Amino acid sequence: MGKKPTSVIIALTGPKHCGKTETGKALADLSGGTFLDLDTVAEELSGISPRELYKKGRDLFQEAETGAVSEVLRRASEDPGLYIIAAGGGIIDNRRAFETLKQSAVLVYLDIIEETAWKRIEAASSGGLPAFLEGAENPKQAHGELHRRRSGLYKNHAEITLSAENKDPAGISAEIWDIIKVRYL
Ligand SMILES: Nc1ncnc2c1ncn2[C@@H]1O[C@H](COP(=O)(O)OP(=O)(O)O)[C@@H](O)[C@H]1O
Ligand SMILES: O=C(O)C1=C[C@@H](OP(=O)(O)O)[C@@H](O)[C@H](O)C1
Ligand SMILES: [Mg+2]
Repeated sequence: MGKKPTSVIIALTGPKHCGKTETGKALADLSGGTFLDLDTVAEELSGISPRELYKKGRDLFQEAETGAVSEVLRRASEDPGLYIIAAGGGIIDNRRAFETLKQSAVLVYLDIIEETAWKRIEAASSGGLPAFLEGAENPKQAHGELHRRRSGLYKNHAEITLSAENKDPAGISAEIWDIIKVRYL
């Protein structure tokens, strides 16, 4: 009897706006893998957008995020193949979700400097600041502290670290794919 095939799960991690979602889509196009964004899956499961969920309370958001990780792993187990997962920038602060993801996925950390992330947040700020910065006395400073702390943790946990600075998502995904092909497939 042959061994049951198992999925290869690649999870893109890093702080908000390092490009996890865009790079994940590009990597799925390049590799033929299935793309799943944890924020999208959390919204599918809860019926509420991550932003609205976060506004109702961080605990509620994290519960939905943990549910999304379980759901993604369930799908990957039922239908073996290559999966590209984009995590949310705050998953490192959701211990249960992060540990569960780490047990099953190859963690890739996309590294950008805080100034780049902040510029992207400002560029998108017509819809308001991200929920986790709303109410901060100095949002730029609060963002910088969060970005630096989370970046250090993501880097420590990742199997692959890549600079995502001054590169487009297609270029970053090509670099990731070159490593994945050799090491994990
Ligand atoms: N490599 C990149 N270069 C320039 N802009 C990018 C890049 N990746 C993402 N962006 C832009 O940054 C913003 C956040 O991207 P997104 O992929 O949603 O990041 P994340 O999922 O990490 O929060 C979007 O406006 C997106 O178009
Ligand atoms: O940094 C964070 O705390 C969050 C980042 C968001 O995802 P992206 O990093 O994909 O924007 C989303 O999960 C939620 O708003 C919380
Ligand atoms: Mg995203």
